[in-house]
Amino acid sequence: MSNTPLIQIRNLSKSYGSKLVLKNLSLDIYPGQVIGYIGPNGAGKSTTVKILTGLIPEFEGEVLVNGISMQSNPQEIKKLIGYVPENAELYEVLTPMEYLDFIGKLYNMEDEQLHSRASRLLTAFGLGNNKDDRMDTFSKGMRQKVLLISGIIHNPQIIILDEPLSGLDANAVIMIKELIMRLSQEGKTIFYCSHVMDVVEKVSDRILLINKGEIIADGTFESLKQNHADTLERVFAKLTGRDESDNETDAIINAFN
Ligand SMILES: Nc1ncnc2c1ncn2[C@@H]1O[C@H](COP(=O)(O)OP(=O)(O)OP(=O)(O)O)[C@@H](O)[C@H]1O
Repeated sequence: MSNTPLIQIRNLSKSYGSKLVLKNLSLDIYPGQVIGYIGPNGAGKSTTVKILTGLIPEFEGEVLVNGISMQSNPQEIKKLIGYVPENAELYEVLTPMEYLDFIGKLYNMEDEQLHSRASRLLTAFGLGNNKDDRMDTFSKGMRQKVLLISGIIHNPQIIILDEPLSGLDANAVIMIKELIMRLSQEGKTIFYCSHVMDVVEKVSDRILLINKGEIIADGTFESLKQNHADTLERVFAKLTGRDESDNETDAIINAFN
């Protein structure tokens, strides 16, 4: 692993109106790392990701990707990144081939390479027989697979996945886990946001836990286990303040009485 960080985040803060949602974050991410980015609802994960992908241009602090400043040259950075958002709109009247053609052209891919790669990826994801069907007939998981393909089609150096397993069946989840590990072996840097703790535990070589806009844990799963609790779920609960004695479910059931 190289000693030069691929992504450098320095004193990053972000507010929406008067609400401060990222508080002075500083992070170095190295080439080939698989980062599992976890945290409670509303902690600031998607906001971080949207800043890293150039979707939120206004923030305080500095973000450098491959030495390029996000403030001054977001277009150059976007070429290096593949992003699979949490809630993306697919153009459902299109077929997967048409959609991937559209996405690949945004990345200036050449026709021949684009078509052959789109076709091979669709087949690898089990959608070979559906590649010319309109996506409005697709199940949630099939759409999610097309989205995943659209995030890697240009062979980016950095892959950012925001809850990529949503809607996928158990076989597809295994496939994505393996894919993340293979992509990392190929030298890709992966930034993976998820609430699915057992998957994060398995695929990440570094876990970042964000709570209320601050990174409160940063390390391998082994080191988090040693310092806090035996499963990532328990580490999460312990560090984000959910007490085992919390009785939310009682309160929910009592609300009916
Ligand atoms: N466009 C916006 N305008 C105002 N507030 C926002 C906006 N987007 C996010 N927020 C607020 O910023 C905070 C962080 O949101 P963010 O979406 O980054 O959280 P998250 O960690 O991704 O949560 P989840 O796990 O629920 O997806 C939340 O309090 C949210 O209400």
